[in-house]
Amino acid sequence: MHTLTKPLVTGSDVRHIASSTRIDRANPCASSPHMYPSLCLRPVQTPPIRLAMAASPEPEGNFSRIPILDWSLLATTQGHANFVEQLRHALINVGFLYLFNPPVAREDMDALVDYTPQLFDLPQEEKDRITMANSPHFFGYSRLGAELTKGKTDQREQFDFGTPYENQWTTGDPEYLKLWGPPQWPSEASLPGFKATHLRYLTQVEQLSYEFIGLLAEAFDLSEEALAPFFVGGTKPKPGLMQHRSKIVKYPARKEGESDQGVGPHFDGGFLTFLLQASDHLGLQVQNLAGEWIDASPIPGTFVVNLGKALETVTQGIARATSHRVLSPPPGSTPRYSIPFFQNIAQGICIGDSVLKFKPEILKLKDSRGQAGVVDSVNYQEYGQYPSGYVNLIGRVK
Ligand SMILES: O=C(O)CCC(=O)C(=O)O
Ligand SMILES: [Fe+2]
Repeated sequence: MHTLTKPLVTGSDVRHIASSTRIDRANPCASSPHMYPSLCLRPVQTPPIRLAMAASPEPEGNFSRIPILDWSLLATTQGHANFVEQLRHALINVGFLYLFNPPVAREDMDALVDYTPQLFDLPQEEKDRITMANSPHFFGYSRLGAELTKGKTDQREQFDFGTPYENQWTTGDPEYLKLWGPPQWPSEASLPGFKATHLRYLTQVEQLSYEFIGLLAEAFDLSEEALAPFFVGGTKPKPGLMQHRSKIVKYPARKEGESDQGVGPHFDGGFLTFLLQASDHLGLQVQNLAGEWIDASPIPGTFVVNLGKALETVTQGIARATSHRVLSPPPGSTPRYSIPFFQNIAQGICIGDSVLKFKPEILKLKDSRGQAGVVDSVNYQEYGQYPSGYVNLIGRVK
C-alpha cells in the first residue's frame, strides 16, 4: 500500500485529495476514478468471511477501497449467491458500495444528469419562487450556504424533491407527520420535461430500494417479513404510501482561501441512500474505522449506495452507517453535481423498540470489523428514543 499524489482534478489545489488517496497495487482500480468500468468490474474479491477473518490481522473496517457490486450478477443462481456474499461484506465492513448495472434506465439517469446544470442556471427568481421556506415539508430550493453540518456552513446549493405524496396531517397529529407532502417543482415552462424525467427516475430508484432491502435481508439470513414493519404497506409498498426524498446538489469550486466544506462529516439518517454522482469530480469521501478518508470517485453508470443510522440501529450495528463528507472542488474547477435519493422508513416507527434479532453466526461477523476508532460525524443519536419521523424533523430543523 502506497500513498501517492494524484492530480485528478482540474485546478491548482489537490492537497485534500493527495492526503487521503491510496493506491492499492493489488486492486489498482479501487483508487483511480479513470480506470473504470471495464478494468474494474472483475468480481470483487470477497472471500468467505471466515477465511478473511483468519487471514487478515487488519480490521476489515479499515477498508481502503469501496466494493463494486454488479447487479447483473443477480440474473443467475450462482451470480445471485456471489452478489449476496459481496453485499454482506460491504454492509458489515464498509457501509458503502458502488452498484453497477442498476435496474434504472440509463437514459433516465443520463437525462437527469443533463438537466442538473440547467436547473441551477434557472433565473434566481424562479429558484426563489420554490424556496424551501415556503414548504412545511422542507421541499424546494436552498441557496448556497443555507445548511450547517457540525456548526459549520456547507458550501452547496440544492433542491430537495421527493416521491409523490399527499400530506396526511390533521389537527392533533404529531408535527413530524407534516414532513411528508407534495414537493415544489420548477415551472414546466422554465425547464420542460424536467419534472417528468425526475419522477420517472424516482419511481425506478424507489423500486430498486425495496429490492435492495430484500437482498439485505438475505445477506443477514433474515426473512423479508422481518423488515416489513419499517415500511408502510410491507417491504414493497405501492407508490404513494410512503415518501422518499431526493436532492439535486451543486458544489461550486471554492475560492482561494475559503472553506472546502461542501458538506461536513455526517451520517445519513434512514435506511439506504442511492447517490448518482452527476459530474466527473472527486469530492465525496468515506471514513474508515481508522479515521482515514477514502475517495468515492465517480464511476459512470453506477450508484453509490450507503446505509443510514436507522438501519445501523435496527441491525444492532451489523450494517454500518459510515461517516462521509464532500470537499468542494478546488479553485478554478467546474462545479461538482450530485443527486442523492434517501430511502425513508415509516414515520411512526420507534427504531429503539424495533431492533431485529439475528442468528449468533451473523452477529459474530461484526467481530472482524474492528472497533470504531476516530469518527468525525455526530448525529442521529435520537433513534433509540423517538419515532423515526420525529428524528427526521430534528434533522431538518438542525
Ligand atoms: O453529494 C454527495 O456526493 C453526497 C451528499 C451527501 O452525503 C448527503 O447529502 O447526505
Ligand atoms: Fe450523506
